[in-house]
Amino acid sequence: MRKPNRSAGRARPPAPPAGLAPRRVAADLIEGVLYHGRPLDEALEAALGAVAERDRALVRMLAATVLRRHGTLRAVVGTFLTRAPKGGPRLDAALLLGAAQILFLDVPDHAAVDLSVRLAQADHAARHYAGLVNAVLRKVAAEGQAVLAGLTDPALDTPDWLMARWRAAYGAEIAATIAEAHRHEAALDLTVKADAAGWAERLGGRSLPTGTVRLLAKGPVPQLAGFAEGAWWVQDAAAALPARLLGDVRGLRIADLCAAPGGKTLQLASAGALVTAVDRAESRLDRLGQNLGRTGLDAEIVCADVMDFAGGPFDAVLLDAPCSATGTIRRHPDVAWTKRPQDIASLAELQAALLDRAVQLVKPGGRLVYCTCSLEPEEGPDQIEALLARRPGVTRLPIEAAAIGADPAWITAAGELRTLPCHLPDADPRLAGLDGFFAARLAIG
Ligand SMILES: C[S@@+](CC[C@H](N)C(=O)[O-])C[C@H]1O[C@@H](n2cnc3c(N)ncnc32)[C@H](O)[C@@H]1O
Repeated sequence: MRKPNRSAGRARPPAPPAGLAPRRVAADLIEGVLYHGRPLDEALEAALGAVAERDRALVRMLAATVLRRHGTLRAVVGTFLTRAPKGGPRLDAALLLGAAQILFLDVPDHAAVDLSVRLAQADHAARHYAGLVNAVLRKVAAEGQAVLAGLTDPALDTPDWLMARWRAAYGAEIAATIAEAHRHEAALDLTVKADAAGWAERLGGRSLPTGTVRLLAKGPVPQLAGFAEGAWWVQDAAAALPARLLGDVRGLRIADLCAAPGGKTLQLASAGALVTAVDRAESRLDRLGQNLGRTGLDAEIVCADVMDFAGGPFDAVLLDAPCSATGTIRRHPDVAWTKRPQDIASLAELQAALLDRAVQLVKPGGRLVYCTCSLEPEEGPDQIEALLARRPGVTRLPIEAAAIGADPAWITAAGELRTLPCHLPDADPRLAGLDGFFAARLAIG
């Protein structure tokens, strides 16, 4: 019998367990968000080369769960630490990731503990704490659920400065329900070209009063019926409302400003408008082009800064301005940890400039819809108040809930759209909620 071939008598190190590679990438993403303010999806995109196709959804789910329940996980782990260990970001990520898998994900406790110990062992600063990771996570496995049961305040998973802002804007009770809504991953929302009820049935989802089809995401989106033939595109139910505020757009020339990746362009083109989609990000416009190609819809694509864009004038303009995106935390839990208070002031300045430019691009007698996916008043109603004050020719055209299938509670006293993550409640939290969107409709004199 031949002996196994061992070069120079050295045994090969055992292969790492299968689940380690995705945990390593997830730990990198968590550190990127928490220590470097790097957006999760941007980092995930950059890391795709290091992640096997089959592991991509797992990596995102691991990182997103840690970020969604960051405060809670830190509190549970902290219960079993006598003092903060100095093992650096990798130790932190290994502990949070291990606790997230034990408490919130369908991973056997022993695997979660072992993989986090290995993550720590592979890092120069964290490896001295591998024994501590093992001990703490074993305690989380044994006693963590009991600790969790006592941590009922949803504000725990929201940075204090954001919680304070939402309490000031919406009151303590609504702020708490917003924070609670952020603890759940959002459903998959689709905007369909036609036949929402039919697609809801075919996809095993439900048709919302606004026309969106909502389902629980199972598996990769491109594998769902209707994707390849371009019958629908992914778009949060609230994100689908601003374009509909323009009413019947057949044959109208419309500029969609800050358009990429194109959810609203697709809606307007599908409704028969002649759309010019403007965005300054080339890579995002590539995605817009792909989305048009897949859905067989048409629009003119212009890669330009809106401030320099000289087209028009247009019958109508839709401005989906860049914003803090605090309305999208259910889908992008990293936003809560990457944004800073000062971002809101600088974004508000940019939004005001973009709004002024948008007004100039509308024909006299035309309409302008302004929207942001932010919960912050400075990026929503305050922008409109300031615009109306500085431009006497601009007036507000109040929104009627019934015209867009909205709940009247989503329309403010001023006639603006204000959706919140806690809107559209459901007994199953996985099917509840809306992105937090603000939209106003204006007439340009
Ligand atoms: C909220 S996203 C737009 C989402 C898009 N409307 C949709 O429905 O799919 C904001 C976009 O604004 C773009 N943007 C930011 N500042 C811009 C500017 N000054 N000129 C043009 N585009 C800009 C960004 O590249 C980004 O694609």
